[in-house]
Amino acid sequence: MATPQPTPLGTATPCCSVRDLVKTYRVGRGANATEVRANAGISLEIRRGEVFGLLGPNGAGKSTLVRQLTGLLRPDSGSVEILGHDIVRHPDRAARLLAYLGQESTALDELTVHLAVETTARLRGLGTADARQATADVIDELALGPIASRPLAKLSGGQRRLACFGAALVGARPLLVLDEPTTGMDPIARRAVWSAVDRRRAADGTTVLLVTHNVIEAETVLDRVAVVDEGRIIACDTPGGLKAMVDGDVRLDLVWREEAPTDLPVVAELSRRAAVNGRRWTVRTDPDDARELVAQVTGGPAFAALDDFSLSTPSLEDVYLLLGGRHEGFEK
Ligand SMILES: Nc1ncnc2c1ncn2[C@@H]1O[C@H](COP(=O)(O)OP(=O)(O)OP(=O)(O)O)[C@@H](O)[C@H]1O
Repeated sequence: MATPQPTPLGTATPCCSVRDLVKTYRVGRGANATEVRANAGISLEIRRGEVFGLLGPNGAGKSTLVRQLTGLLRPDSGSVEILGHDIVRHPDRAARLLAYLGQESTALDELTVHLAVETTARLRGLGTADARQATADVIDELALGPIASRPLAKLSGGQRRLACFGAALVGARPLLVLDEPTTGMDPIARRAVWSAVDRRRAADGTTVLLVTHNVIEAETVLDRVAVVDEGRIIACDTPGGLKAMVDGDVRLDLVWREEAPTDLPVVAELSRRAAVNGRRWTVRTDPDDARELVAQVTGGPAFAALDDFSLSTPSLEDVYLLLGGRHEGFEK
């Protein structure tokens, strides 16, 4: 199965181009049916060879977007072009242009890690000997050897995710679409994932589309990031470019032991300014004001109710909050 020949493209042609994508789910039946507009007109371009991220809270519409890019879900309207191919009209071509690691990968569950990777290689058109070699290489590269003969269903969440990532890598595709690939992984496995991505980028110019909740990961691995909220892209730039929007500010995080003592005037005043996420309160402000707030909170009776506090430079999460996004659903 050969990769389809894309139409001739200039080097400036994007790897992936999305225009005005709209997707509405219908939930329920009859008079009780409701509609959820998961993508409300999304346009973006992913350049060749870049690591492009989609960052946003739960339910923002990221997975819906990538499932349309991968040809698994048909948009209501709009276009998706990958390396010159119209994926809305020809969804069957997506499998030969991209490798997709979805959030749930149950299809391979009954197979051992070794067989899952080798079967994927065969399905992607590699001959027996090549598939065997590609499998051995990926198992070695991701240090999957000790679990290679175990069924995926019997592995821990992180081990399983790494094995599925390994399967996504075989039979190299020009675009890798990874939906939260490192969820549940320990730091060693995470590093193995990013090293493997880097190697493919350097060797083959592989383009990567990454869905993530993890702002630290987003800041370290992405070339550009689109911030998604309620089915729309509310900003798109390099992580540095986005963070420049909140330059000069610092963030103060306060974590209360239990309920915040809002009967204290200083805490009551803070509650009006803070983004509240459970016991964690976040205030973004200028450095002088932040110092003053720290002095007030730590110098009075509120201190006894504090579990932890920190002052830091802003992250992509602060950009997101500045842009009006909701607070829940980010990992740090
Ligand atoms: N199959 C479906 N049927 C109905 N509604 C759906 C379906 N899949 C997703 N949705 C809804 O569409 C919206 C976008 O969901 P989506 O899974 O794309 O978000 P997401 O940004 O990937 O979220 P998460 O970070 O939690 O994975 C949500 O409101 C969700 O409840």
